[in-house]
Order: sequence, then structure tokens, then C-alpha cells
Amino acid sequence: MTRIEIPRDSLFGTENLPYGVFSADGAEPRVGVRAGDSVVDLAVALGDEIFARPTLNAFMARGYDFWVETRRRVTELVTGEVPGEAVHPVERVRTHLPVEVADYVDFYASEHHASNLGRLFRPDAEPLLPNWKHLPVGYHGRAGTVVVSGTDIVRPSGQRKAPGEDAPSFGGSRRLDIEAELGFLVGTGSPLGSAVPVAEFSRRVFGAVLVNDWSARDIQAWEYVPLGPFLGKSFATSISPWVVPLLALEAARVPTPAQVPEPLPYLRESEPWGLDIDLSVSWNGEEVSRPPYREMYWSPAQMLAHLTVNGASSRTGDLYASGTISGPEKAQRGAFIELTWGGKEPVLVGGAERTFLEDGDEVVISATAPGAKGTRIGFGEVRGRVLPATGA
Ligand SMILES: O=C(O)/C=C/C(=O)CC(=O)CC(=O)O
Ligand SMILES: [Ca+2]
Ligand SMILES: [Mg+2]
Repeated sequence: MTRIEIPRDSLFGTENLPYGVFSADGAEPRVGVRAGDSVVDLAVALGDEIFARPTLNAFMARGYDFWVETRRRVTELVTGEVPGEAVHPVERVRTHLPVEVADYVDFYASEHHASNLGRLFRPDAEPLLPNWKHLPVGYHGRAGTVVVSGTDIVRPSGQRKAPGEDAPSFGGSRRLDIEAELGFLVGTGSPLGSAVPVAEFSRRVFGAVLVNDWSARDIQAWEYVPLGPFLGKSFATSISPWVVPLLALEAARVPTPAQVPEPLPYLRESEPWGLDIDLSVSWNGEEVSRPPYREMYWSPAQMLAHLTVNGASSRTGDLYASGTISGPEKAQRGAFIELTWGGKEPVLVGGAERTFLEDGDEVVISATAPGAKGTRIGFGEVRGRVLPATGA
């Protein structure tokens, strides 16, 4: 038996304990929990086969009471004695996509981001479309191209047409961008023909990850009218490997900004699910933005209620992302198209003026939030490097 030393100021202390899927010493991927700079193999430590699997799905499907009980047992474990063979130093493990993603939805819940993109994409119209304050706008994305942090991103090729050109050309995107978002993972689904009430959010959603919704703005601008995002976003979406349990985010809960007009009854919240999470976006190692999640207009509970209100079923492993997180300040914008105002106001990265992503660029998104007992908890990071287009 051994004891895990957790540094006092660790972002992965006992008030966090995020779950992920890891492999060590060439063994098969399995479920682990991160405690400080260690990863605990839960199948070995708890003796439950549900953790000897290459995804969190079976664990998530067991439901809320099991999540609470597991968190209690894991807390006991990491504050007491753990079998030595269950503990791995985090720098020695490889992390994998933590869930088999079922369906993937991306919302558009930041008023600052939606207004900025309205101004950039539709300069002659009102920045916010008339539906925006009545419902959380979203679209269904491509679950099969969700990848774990560290996966290289091949620059997408496709049809591009700049505003001045009269015909599209084919080639690698010239306006490759990021979107810093938070993603929510459904643990227990809901049957076809039923809707998930706002109040059921915390019993159904297992946890949260960071998301980078890579976006090819030139492909997007040409293709997406009138049906919405398609190939400009479906080539890859990166998520962080450690799933922060919703149970760890209690201390981060805050009210959303005031919602006026009052939403329809199915979107009304009795308890707040805004979240006080601070993100950081770095570009080639330099922080370029600090998006504040607490500015998000729609809460994740409202998003889940909306995405099922028509009777669409939800499933274990469904991932829905918040949409780009942008605050009111320029240095709080979660996408480079906003940060550089459509490429017209470059930012300095490594002393050079930059607008959209170049081959070889690396983007890292990280985040922290208040944890219980005055602590701070971390999300780890979602990292990705851009590789040249293959011309596929
Ligand atoms: O406003 C537009 O025309 C386009 C918006 C987006 O590309 C944003 C999107 O994917 C949703 C989001 O991340 O907020
Ligand atoms: Ca997005
Ligand atoms: Mg994407």
C-alpha cells in the first residue's frame, strides 16, 4: 500500500478528482482518476470491472447514485492508502479519448461571441438574430471526429470563396481558427418522445471537458447558408482528457447574466447553473486570451432541456458544447476571427503579427474554477498542432 502526495496548491486535489482513460506500460486503456500528479487505476484500486474498459461510458451509464458513491470511495482512497500497483505518475501515462462520443451538438451561447460573429459575417444585419434570446441556438456536429488533446489537426481542404472572388476554388483553408468552449457529457440518457426538464441536468450530466471546435472560416462562410455549419467544422473537434465531474463544480456555480425577455417555461431555471470558470488560450506558448465562462447567456441545464424538448432522445456519451466563450473585453475572445477582427487586427505571437493559424502552430486551452473548501480546480488542457493540408 502507498500514499499519494498531493501538492497543497494542486489543481487536481481532492476537491477535483477528474476521471479519464489512460494506458501505462503498454497495457490496454482503462479508467483512471487523477489525484495531484498521479493517476489511480480504478479497476485495480476499487476492484470493479466497470473501470477495466477503454471508455467511461459504462461507468457514466450507471447513473447519479453510483457517481456519488464512486466519488466518495475515490476520495477515501486518495486520502488514505492505495495499492501501489494502482498508482502511476501522470507523466508516464498516455491519455485517450475518455468517452465513446454518441451524438455531438454545438451551441452558440455567448452573447459577446454571437454579436461579434454577426458583425463579422453579416455586417448589414442586426448582430443578434431575433431568435437568439429566446432559445439556445445550436447545430448537430460530427461525433466521429471528436479527438483527444494532443491529436494533430490536418488543415482541412475544401471549397473556399473570399468575398471579392466570384467563384470558389479548392484548397487548404486559409482561415483556420479555433473556438474555446466547454463541453458537457451526458451520463444517463432519456428515451425518445420525452424531454429532459432543466431541473434534471445535474442527475443526467456526468461532467465537463474543454473543447476546441477547430473552424475553417473560409470554408464555413461559403458553405453554411442556409443549413448551418458543415465541413468547415466537422474535420476535427478536440477535447481535454480529464472529465471534471459535475459534482466537483458545485462551488463554481453562479447565476447566468440576466435573461431578458424571460425565456419560455421549459427553459426557466429554479437554481443557477452558470459557471465561474476562467479559460486561458495560448498560441505557440503565449497566452492571447482569457475567456470567462460566467459570461455565458444560456446555462448548460437550459441547453440540455432545449436539445430534448422536441422529444429527441439523449444517450450516454452525448457531448454538447457551449459554443465559443467570449467576454466583453477584446482579450476575452475565444476565437481568433474575433480576436483579430476578421484578420484585420493582427495579434503579436512570438513577436510576429498573426491572424489565422499557420502550419506548425500549436494552440492550448486550459481552465480553472473554484473548488470546494476554498480550493481551485483545473481542467487540464486541450492541445492541438496544425499539420499541412494533405490536399485530400
Ligand atoms: O454567426 C455565425 O455565422 C457563425 C457562428 C459560428 O461559427 C459559431 C459556432 O460554431 C458556435 C459557437 O461556437 O459559438
Ligand atoms: Ca463552436
Ligand atoms: Mg469542430
